[in-house]
Amino acid sequence: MRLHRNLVFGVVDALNYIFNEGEYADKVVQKVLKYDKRWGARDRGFIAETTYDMVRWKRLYAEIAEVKAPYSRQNLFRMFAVWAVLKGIKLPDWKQIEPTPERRIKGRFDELSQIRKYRESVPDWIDELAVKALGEALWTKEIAALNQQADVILRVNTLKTTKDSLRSALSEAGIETEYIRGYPDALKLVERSNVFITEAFQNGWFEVQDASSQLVAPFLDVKPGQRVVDTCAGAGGKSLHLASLMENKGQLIALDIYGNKLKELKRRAKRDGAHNVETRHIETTKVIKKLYGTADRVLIDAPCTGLGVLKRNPDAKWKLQPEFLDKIMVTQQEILQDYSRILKPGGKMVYATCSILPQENNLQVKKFLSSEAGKDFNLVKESKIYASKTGFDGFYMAQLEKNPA
Ligand SMILES: C[S@@+](CC[C@H](N)C(=O)[O-])C[C@H]1O[C@@H](n2cnc3c(N)ncnc32)[C@H](O)[C@@H]1O
Repeated sequence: MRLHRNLVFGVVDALNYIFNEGEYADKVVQKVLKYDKRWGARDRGFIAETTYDMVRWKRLYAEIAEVKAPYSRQNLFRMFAVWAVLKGIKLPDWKQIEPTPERRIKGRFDELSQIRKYRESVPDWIDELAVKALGEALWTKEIAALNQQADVILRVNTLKTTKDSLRSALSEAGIETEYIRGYPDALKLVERSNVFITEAFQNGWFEVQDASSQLVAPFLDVKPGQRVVDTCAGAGGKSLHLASLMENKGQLIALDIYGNKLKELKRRAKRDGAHNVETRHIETTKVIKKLYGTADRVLIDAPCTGLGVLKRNPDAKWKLQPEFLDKIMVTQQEILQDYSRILKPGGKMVYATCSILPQENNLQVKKFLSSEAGKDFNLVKESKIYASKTGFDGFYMAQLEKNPA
């Protein structure tokens, strides 16, 4: 592979925004990709994937390059040189790239690869916390799996089409997909590609949604005609899935504390032909109180650390702080205590997170069940989904049932 100067400069710019200015990787990549309209799909792919790769392996590369934050441009080029050498790419003869002894880079790599926190590029505090929470063996496997780039998975929108029709339409557009056993609505892209520009996407025939995330809506056991409340709906990944499982019959109320996310949900629902979705912005506690005792099904897709989705969001390793975990655990319990009251007697509720930490997952459910608010609830089933077992995101979900009146 030959390195192109403009593209490498784009990556270094992106890393500067992400590492030094605290900006979010996805937003930064979008911004840098706008630099040059002439860049083609392969150029764009290089910038996006190299930037994400370097975010993912930041600690390891910085350690090998012997540079410390905040990183000067020269330091970022040194880290880039480490990336290139480890990928087996010949370093170009540019003034920004210092003569780098490849043998030294490879030697440092072998040495540091003996130590998990360097090999897997993870902050000390997360490594220590996860060993305590999951045990050495599981965490070692899990972080290695979470450091692999995520596959692109689609969820067929059964309100508009079937999996086979979608597969043929995409194939005609030059995009090959395969089925994944155990995930009835999922198609996996054989090769990465920009699916958002396809006619099938514009027609609302699919959404991009990780395979593990696709297990959450079916776990709620919704039936057409029910009244379902998705309490932390965000931009609606799971709401749209629920709507399709409900076959557009009944009522789906999607809540969130952020109005802009709900706006996006509305836009997606329109494209998907999901007509039974109503959004309600939680501006005051009244919005929740009005719903007490009214729903057959409640989904709590709780805000969390996102430690299960590092494949797609490696940036979280560096942005996450211990104080955030403490704060989010309080929020998760408050949400469980309050939003569980939306359920009717005899109804079912799912509590889910995209985290793999027990303190955000089963321990929250246990605390809820032993509290006054949880005394009428039973745990029906739970599922701890690990990236190391499935190859997809890490997730947790618990189905709870409220005793009949
Ligand atoms: C894991 S995300 C939801 C993702 C979404 N369900 C999906 O499938 O695309 C958690 C959501 O909870 C929202 N949130 C945070 N605190 C909340 C609260 N107290 N009540 C309701 N929603 C909240 C966040 O804005 C965020 O959209």
